[in-house]
Amino acid sequence: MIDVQHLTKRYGERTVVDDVSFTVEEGEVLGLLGHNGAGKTTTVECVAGLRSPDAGTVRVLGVDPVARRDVARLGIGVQLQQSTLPDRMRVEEALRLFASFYPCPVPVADLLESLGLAEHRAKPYRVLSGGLKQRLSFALALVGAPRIAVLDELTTGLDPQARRDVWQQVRDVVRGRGVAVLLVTHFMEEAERLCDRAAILSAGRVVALDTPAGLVERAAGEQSLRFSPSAPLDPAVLRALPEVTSVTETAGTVHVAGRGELVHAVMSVLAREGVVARGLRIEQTTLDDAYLALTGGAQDDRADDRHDDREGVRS
Ligand SMILES: Nc1ncnc2c1ncn2[C@@H]1O[C@H](COP(=O)(O)OP(=O)(O)OP(=O)(O)O)[C@@H](O)[C@H]1O
Repeated sequence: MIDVQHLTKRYGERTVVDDVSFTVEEGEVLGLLGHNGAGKTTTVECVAGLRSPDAGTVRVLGVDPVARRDVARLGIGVQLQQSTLPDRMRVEEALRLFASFYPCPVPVADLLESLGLAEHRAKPYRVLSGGLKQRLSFALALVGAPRIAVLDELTTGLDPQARRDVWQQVRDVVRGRGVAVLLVTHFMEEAERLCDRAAILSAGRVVALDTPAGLVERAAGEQSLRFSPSAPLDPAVLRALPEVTSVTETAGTVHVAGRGELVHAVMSVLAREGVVARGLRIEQTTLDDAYLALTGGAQDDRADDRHDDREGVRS
């Protein structure tokens, strides 16, 4: 459904998307993760046909979305970060207007119902809460019954419950209609719960692309244990284990980091030494840790130097 190969995009001298490749299949949700300024929005704008690549190729539904605006416009539902509507336009009115642009739109009444907008149908845009605006912009992205949905920070600004509701709606759309979703997110939990695979972008490059579990595993390697030994313990006996990479002790708590069968190895030594591990905690690597490890914790937007010379980007 989406095939991006060696995509490169420059603004002036600066390369902000650098040799990026990925694909998204029917019924798949691919996440794009990365720090501010990593190049996520520029990438999805190229996929949506709103920007032309400087190098590489983008194919959606088998065609170049810039050259074939007609295919891209009908086949891709786009929800961009900064979309807005006229203040006085009402929810249902906006949906009916957008539906009129497409040959086979989703029935507006169904969308209002399934996205929980029915009771807000008569409200003008200006009085909608942030959550309702997000839901409406998601509905507008779907009204044309697209085969691909490009969603840029769909749940930013939503409270935890509203975020979960929107996740469920994305799942329903993916399951129900086999839509391919390209999702930009800053939320690791969102990536973990919603994405089949996620690409981590750093300074315009894909530094990892895998399932959320695969990303964790790849960065992980390291696990750690914390406990208070019931009797004095010589850290050297733990350091001698091949699984252990470091042993530190703070205020009576021992922290052991390492790889492989770390828990088993440490527990065997403790048993041999006759020491009980009180208050034992085993810390698993999370997607957050993986993200920081894979991006080196760096910030991409070193300077706040975004010039607003966007090429007529529409939402
Ligand atoms: N029209 C533009 N002209 C010049 N530079 C731009 C333009 N649009 C974006 N940039 C710069 O390109 C880099 C990548 O921006 P982009 O919006 O793609 O990143 P992002 O990963 O989506 O960031 P965020 O998470 O903050 O939305 C940033 O440094 C940004 O300042």
